Amino acid sequence: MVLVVIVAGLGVVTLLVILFAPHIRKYAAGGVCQSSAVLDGKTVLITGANTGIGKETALDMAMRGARVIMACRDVEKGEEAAASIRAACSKAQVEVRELDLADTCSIRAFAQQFLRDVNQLHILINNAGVMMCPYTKTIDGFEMHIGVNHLGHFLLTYLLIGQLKRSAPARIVVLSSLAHNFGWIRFHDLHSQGSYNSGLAYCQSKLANVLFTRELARRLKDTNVTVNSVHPGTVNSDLTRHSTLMTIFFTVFSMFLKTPREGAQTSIYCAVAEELHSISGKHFSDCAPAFVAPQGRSEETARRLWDVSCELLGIEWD
Ligand SMILES: NC(=O)c1ccc[n+]([C@@H]2O[C@H](COP(=O)([O-])OP(=O)(O)OC[C@H]3O[C@@H](n4cnc5c(N)ncnc54)[C@H](O)[C@@H]3O)[C@@H](O)[C@H]2O)c1
Repeated sequence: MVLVVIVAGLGVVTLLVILFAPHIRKYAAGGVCQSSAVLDGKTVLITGANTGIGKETALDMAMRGARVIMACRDVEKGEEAAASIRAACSKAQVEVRELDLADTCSIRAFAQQFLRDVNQLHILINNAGVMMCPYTKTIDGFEMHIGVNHLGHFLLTYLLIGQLKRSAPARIVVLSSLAHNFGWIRFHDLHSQGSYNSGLAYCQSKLANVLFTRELARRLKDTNVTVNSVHPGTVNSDLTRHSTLMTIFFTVFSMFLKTPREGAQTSIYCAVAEELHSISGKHFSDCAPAFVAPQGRSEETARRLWDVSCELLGIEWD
């Protein structure tokens, strides 16, 4: 009897999903960037642009006429992605450069070369990220999530901020996540040496992205360089590669998830939408302002995180 009820229940659920599939897909897809902004003569730098949301963002920027620099850890994979972008858009000006955000020497070398070869930078998209990896450290001894997702991008932005100011109006887009709601900054154990939970480490790094965005926006006031953070939605990408459970979840519920192209829409919106030209320090999702958890609105935490980040990276950034 119980078995019959379970089978009948599953049958009804399957039927409902099939019936409502188009509506579910439409809802999952979320907002679309409506801007027709042209980026001829503009330079865009995207980290982690060889896959997922970053690759789709790179394609969109290239189609708008921008010179797109794809900063990738794996140059070979980056070149494959660049080739597929060129195949989709014959006028695409895309180039791949090596950048490992888990290594401050690589970040410094990348920035040095970039500043030598590229005169202007109009849009910086801090897109790269890792999620739920086993406990590992970056070359410099930072826990991987906080090291790559926050500190790596913090240093990169610091090294390129002069170029962005000289190229203004310019924009910075920081890929955060809804997951920031579940994070808190563990100043007493930022690198999870005492205890480690990969989910919480990810959430902490995404909260750090939101706090960095707010504090940077405050410091960039009147420079004509704006910065906003983004939750791209729940996107069917390779981000879950370190977690079998999450990979299974994402596979089973793929119909309810965004494609990478749909997931790229809010990054694109924050990078080009005309109505955002003076908006800074905000958080967006589905191409609209989004909720920020109280811990993401704390000016005190943002300033403290800024100081701690500078100290860890050995830089002075006023
Ligand atoms: N997929 C989602 O559901 C989701 C949800 C919320 C936020 N995000 C955020 O969106 C961003 C893009 O994620 P995605 O879904 O496209 O995932 P993805 O795994 O497809 O892309 C991540 C990119 O980051 C790069 N990367 C990782 N470590 C790096 C390092 N040390 N140096 C340089 N590059 C490195 C990867 O090579 C890859 O190109 C991430 O910051 C992620 O946290 C994704």
